[in-house]
Amino acid sequence: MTDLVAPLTLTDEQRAVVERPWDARVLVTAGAGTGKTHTMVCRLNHLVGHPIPEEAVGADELLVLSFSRAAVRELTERLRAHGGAARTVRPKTFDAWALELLSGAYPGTDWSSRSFDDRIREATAAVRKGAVEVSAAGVPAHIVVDEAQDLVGDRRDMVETLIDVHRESLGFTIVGDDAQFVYGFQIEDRVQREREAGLFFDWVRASFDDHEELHLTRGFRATSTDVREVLPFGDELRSLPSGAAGREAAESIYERLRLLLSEQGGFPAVDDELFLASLRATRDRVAILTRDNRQALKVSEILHEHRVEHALRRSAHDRSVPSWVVDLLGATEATTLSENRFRSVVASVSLPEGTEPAEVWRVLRSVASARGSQGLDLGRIAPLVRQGRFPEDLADPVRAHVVVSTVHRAKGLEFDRVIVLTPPTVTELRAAHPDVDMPAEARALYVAMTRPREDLYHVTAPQVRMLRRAERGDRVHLTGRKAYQRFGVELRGGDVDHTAPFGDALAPAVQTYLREKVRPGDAVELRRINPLPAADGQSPRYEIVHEGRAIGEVSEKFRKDWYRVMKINRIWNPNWPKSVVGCRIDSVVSAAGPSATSQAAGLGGRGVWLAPRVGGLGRHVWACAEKETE
Ligand SMILES: Nc1ncnc2c1ncn2[C@@H]1O[C@H](COP(=O)(O)OP(=O)(O)OP(=O)(O)O)[C@@H](O)[C@H]1O
Repeated sequence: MTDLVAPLTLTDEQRAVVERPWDARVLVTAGAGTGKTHTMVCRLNHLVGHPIPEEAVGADELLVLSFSRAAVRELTERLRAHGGAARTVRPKTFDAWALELLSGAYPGTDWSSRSFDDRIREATAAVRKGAVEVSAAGVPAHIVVDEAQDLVGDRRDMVETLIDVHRESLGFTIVGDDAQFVYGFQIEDRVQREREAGLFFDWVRASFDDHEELHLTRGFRATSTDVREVLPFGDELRSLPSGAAGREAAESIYERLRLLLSEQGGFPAVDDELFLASLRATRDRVAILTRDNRQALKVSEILHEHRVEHALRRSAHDRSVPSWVVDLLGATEATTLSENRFRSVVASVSLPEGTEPAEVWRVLRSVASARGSQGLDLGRIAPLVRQGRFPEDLADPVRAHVVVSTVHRAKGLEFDRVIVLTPPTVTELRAAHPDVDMPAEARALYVAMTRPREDLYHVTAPQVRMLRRAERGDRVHLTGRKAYQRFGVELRGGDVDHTAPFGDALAPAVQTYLREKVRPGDAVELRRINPLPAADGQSPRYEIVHEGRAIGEVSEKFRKDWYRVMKINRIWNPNWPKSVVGCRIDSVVSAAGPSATSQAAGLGGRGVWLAPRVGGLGRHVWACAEKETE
């Protein structure tokens, strides 16, 4: 991220946004790479650090919301890097904010078991009933909404309600780019989806006569002329007409973007030696961007086979808590820590590069302060982990040079070089999906091609015909020529049982092994413990085995999802493989439960322990005698 070292200079257009007073209602539309994130960092610094005290807003009076964890992370890192007055502002995803609000308003309810959409709807109802006024954070003075183009459906309703209920006292800065509206698929109904594009902006325009519209037009990201040629397509995408004319125009944009991409440097295949060698040697940040999760899984598998170190970006909802949380809680017996004591305790914990002790203190204090003192209440941390409320800005940063990601998961991010999987032609798209959403395809390609700072390449997409998505749930699995064949299954966050430490009496030894021996990218296998299904509608139980040693067990969620993949029809009796190979360690993370659970496992009473996270595309292995038969 060059931005981390570049001085924060502003264009006149950017300055106009930055210097609006805190009670202004500002709508900023801007193309990709025109400095929306950059401008937001400066705006927040300006609001918090305003030299006239009456014009300044406290960092805790700002509410900064964005759609994806990736965008929140990017914004957080830039705020911290520039060390301005707003470095303590903590941007949140819409989902994290909703959960925080609900947990404060209804502390007795277990919100972690409810779906994301459910929680958003409940949070909207809570906002209407005045939950924000009585929340610990209180009513914000100014709200910043990033990636506003993707604010649709229930999330749009929630933010509109929040702004509407507090309209008398609130300023806002809403930033977005209609050309990058790529999360429309959240709305299943096609007609409704088309209608949703731009609806939030229209609501703001109609609801606030005093709103101001500002634009950023100068592109900063792309340094090469070729990449700069992509930007004008944003204007075309922003002005797409609705209906058939819009679909036709999108088709033309898509084909021209394809052509432009094909004129950039290209590689014949992901397993091409030259391609692999350049990835292994790179010191820059490189992204391989895929259209969907199946391609991302396949590319990652090929890179692993050829020993190219890389990170596979997780889904927006896939959260995890870094392993150092277990070490921190295990490093002291104290329940409350003063800042000085915290500093000496944290010195014995190895924090990942880029995670500063002072930052950890500040963020943890903001969610787990000791009542009536300036200290940190360590007893409040395990419940936060358990309820999925551990602050996402303390998640481990992605440090790999090479990142494999779907376009959606890379939105809002930038890389030195970007390699896009060669997109299919319109004819090929139509052959594969007769009702293809052409505006969505064109916007996704535009987002992909506007991610690089320096170079843009293409590589032939690997074959994923045999990778299908389960009809119920969206679990990717490997099929064969015959519809009933099942050769493999996708593993992802939430597939390892985190409800108790693994290993019964051996749990302490497993913890040491996880800490010392298990690393991201290591191969693991799922090994069947017992041939009988664990319960109705579930697969049998499987252990996770790392270099011959069991380090965990699959979760109930995985067993249920896998059963749905394997249960081809009502009368079909699934045959369960002896093992599943080819999965990889994603990371070792902190898990939490009641303190009695960790106590019973001999791990102390903190209620936290280490657990692996597993990902990738697993392949079924049958013992000869039980080969899958009809
Ligand atoms: N005024 C400026 N001077 C120098 N560099 C700038 C300026 N504004 C933005 N940049 C740089 O341009 C790049 C793109 O900016 P930024 O990521 O903020 O754009 P964005 O509009 O948020 O992009 P996207 O729409 O793709 O998410 C960054 O590297 C940023 O540092």
